Amino acid sequence: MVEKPAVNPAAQPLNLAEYHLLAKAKLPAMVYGYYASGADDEQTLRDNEDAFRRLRFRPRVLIDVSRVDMTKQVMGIDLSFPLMVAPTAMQRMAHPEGELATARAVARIGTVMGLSSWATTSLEDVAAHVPGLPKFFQLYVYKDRAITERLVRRAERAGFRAIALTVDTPQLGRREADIRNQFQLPPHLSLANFSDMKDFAEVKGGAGASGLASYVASLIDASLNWNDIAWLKSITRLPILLKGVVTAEDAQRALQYGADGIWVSNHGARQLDGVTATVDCLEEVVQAARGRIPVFIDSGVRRGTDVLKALALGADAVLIGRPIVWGLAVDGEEGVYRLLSLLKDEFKLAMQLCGCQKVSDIRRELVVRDAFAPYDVRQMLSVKMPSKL
Ligand SMILES: Cc1cc2nc3c(=O)[nH]c(=O)nc-3n(C[C@H](O)[C@H](O)[C@H](O)COP(=O)(O)O)c2cc1C
Ligand SMILES: CC(C)CC(=O)C(=O)O
Repeated sequence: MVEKPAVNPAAQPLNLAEYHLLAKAKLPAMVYGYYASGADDEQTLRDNEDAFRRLRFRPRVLIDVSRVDMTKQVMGIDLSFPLMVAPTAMQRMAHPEGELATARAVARIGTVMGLSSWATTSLEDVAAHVPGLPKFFQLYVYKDRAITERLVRRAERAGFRAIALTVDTPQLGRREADIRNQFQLPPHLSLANFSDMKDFAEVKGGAGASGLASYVASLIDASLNWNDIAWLKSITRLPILLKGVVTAEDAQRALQYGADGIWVSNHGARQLDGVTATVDCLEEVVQAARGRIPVFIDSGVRRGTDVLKALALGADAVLIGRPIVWGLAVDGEEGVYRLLSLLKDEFKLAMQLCGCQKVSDIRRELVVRDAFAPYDVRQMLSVKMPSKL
């Protein structure tokens, strides 16, 4: 493998990997460890990115790509390109303006921001400071359902466009960096959606444990199950997206229980280590969803070419998590904006080089899994091809 050249801190980063390196150099070890790490041996963390690399393009040529339309509509929302921002908790640890800086950058680029239940800026403040921003509210279901219901109603009142119910976190994955660092939320910060409830707003570490793991174990409802979708639908008119579905079986259930969208995610490899890379299970979910509801994907998207690959496999849009906190750490709003612009430019170039004039030109036959390419191609095109390619 070719080593990446050392980053010159005076120059603008050229790609997301360079943002990551610069952010690592700036952030305190406890904060970096929390943002960067995956669960256990981080097998899935590596696999999420590797799985994108294993896919190869079959570009088409001699197509006029002097003009390219990257826009995409999802759930009635216009995106300037098919990439949205996944919720990442506690963004003020990366930059003093935290979620507000992200929100401004996301509004400028023209896409959707996911806001975590565990944001360090309240959902009302994000809505008030960046009024035009389309946003999804990520929901963790608390054992205390009255508290959960209040959050959902507040999000609806504040103009959020969907509830993204996280379904892969009955307990927190075992993140060794957080245990080693006895992670706690720095005392000048709080989980701002709970500012009137001290026990819910603080994350305290210590005694050789991650404060996050104990917070989840004591307050988050591990009994959450399919019947709760009906409960959630009874308290809000907002569309419900299920964040963390990775199998066809659960995609079928999502349809059956009335979910409005499926978000293929392994939580950026922070929950179950050893779970399939998301781009490897995307197609089975897409097939099970049968075009009835949108399918989104996150975990491991780092290049414009990754966005193209995910769309070719049937995703309606992709999301990124960690890169946003790297952008924030490097340069606040500007960092996030520039990082999103890089991805947008990369995506445009990838479309041009693949002969796609518009997003609907991105079709299944654009990608192959390299090891099985001849077989895949025959199947996809349903034509007879010589057995030796
Ligand atoms: C630092 C960090 C905080 C996160 N916080 C949340 C959260 O509060 N709620 C949630 O559903 N997912 C959370 N996620 C998962 C992301 O929404 C997303 O699924 C994941 O980061 C995508 O993978 P990527 O980081 O490889 O892009 C978090 C991820 C990271 C890295
Ligand atoms: C549950 C919280 C620790 C936030 C979260 O989802 C994450 O860190 O991955």
